[in-house]
Amino acid sequence: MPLRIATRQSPLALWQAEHVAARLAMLGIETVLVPMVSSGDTDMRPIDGTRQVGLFTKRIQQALLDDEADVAVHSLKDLPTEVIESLALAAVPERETVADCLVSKSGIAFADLPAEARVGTGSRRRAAQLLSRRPDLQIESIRGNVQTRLSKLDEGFDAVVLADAGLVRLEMVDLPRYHFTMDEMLPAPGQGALGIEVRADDQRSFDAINQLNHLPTRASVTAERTLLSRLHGGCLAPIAAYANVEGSQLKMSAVALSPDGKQRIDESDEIAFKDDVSAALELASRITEKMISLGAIELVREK
Ligand SMILES: NCc1[nH]cc(CCC(=O)O)c1CC(=O)O
Repeated sequence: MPLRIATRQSPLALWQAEHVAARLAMLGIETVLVPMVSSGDTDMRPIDGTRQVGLFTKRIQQALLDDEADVAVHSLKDLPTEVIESLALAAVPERETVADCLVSKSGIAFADLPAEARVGTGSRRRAAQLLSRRPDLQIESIRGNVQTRLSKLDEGFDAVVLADAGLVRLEMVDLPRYHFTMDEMLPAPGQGALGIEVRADDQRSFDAINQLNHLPTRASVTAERTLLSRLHGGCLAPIAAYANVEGSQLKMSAVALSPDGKQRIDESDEIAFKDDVSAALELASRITEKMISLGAIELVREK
């Protein structure tokens, strides 16, 4: 019996599911894709506090719970941090590209955007960070898949902000784009990584998928997601974090912002890393406690 991989039908989701299928094929594991329709793909209202987290991930999780499929492939940043007892995160494969990009007709750098430039993003996390560094910018909410968001460049926008990972996966690397530095824009927790779930009682699928797990990436995203959940963030809050393993150290930088970007709390720290996730939990706790003592929970809750 081939492993059944549930996937949404957006080009990005299909790429990710096919990528996992190809990696499993190299390990001699047969798969079949099971396409699903998700409300996140058809709902074009702006993402704001009135919409639920987990929009993109619930439908394929349900497919696992209903035994319509064995494996769910998510963009990890879309996967809520709340644990579902009957599912297990069997693998986080190696993360290749994590930054956000400023996409424009000319590839202009963030620092060179003209005064009051119009920049499109649907994300409060990105909007708050843009405004924090450049209060003059006109941030306008945009929604839809990558292609839809790029079409805004023909409608008077100077630039739009997108995850580099999505552009690379969709082979849109010829687009003029500027990679934000981590000081200009920290990514969403889990950005650029995949998260692959199986049913918690399905040992066969777990063992197959777990071969794709990459420990340094797993530790990094565990630190990022632990911080997000302790700050009661949810995937829509203006909280950003980036962790990575450099040599023997696990390092993380994080920021919490007021939605208007006028206030921000930045913290970074590092810890010795020995191929497990306990260091990640410790690092996340340290940074989170500092940020909470500085008022981060109240800050991100502001409307
Ligand atoms: N929220 C939508 C979404 N979910 C995952 C990606 C890109 C891939 C990734 O960041 O892992 C995107 C598009 C974007 O943010 O530009």
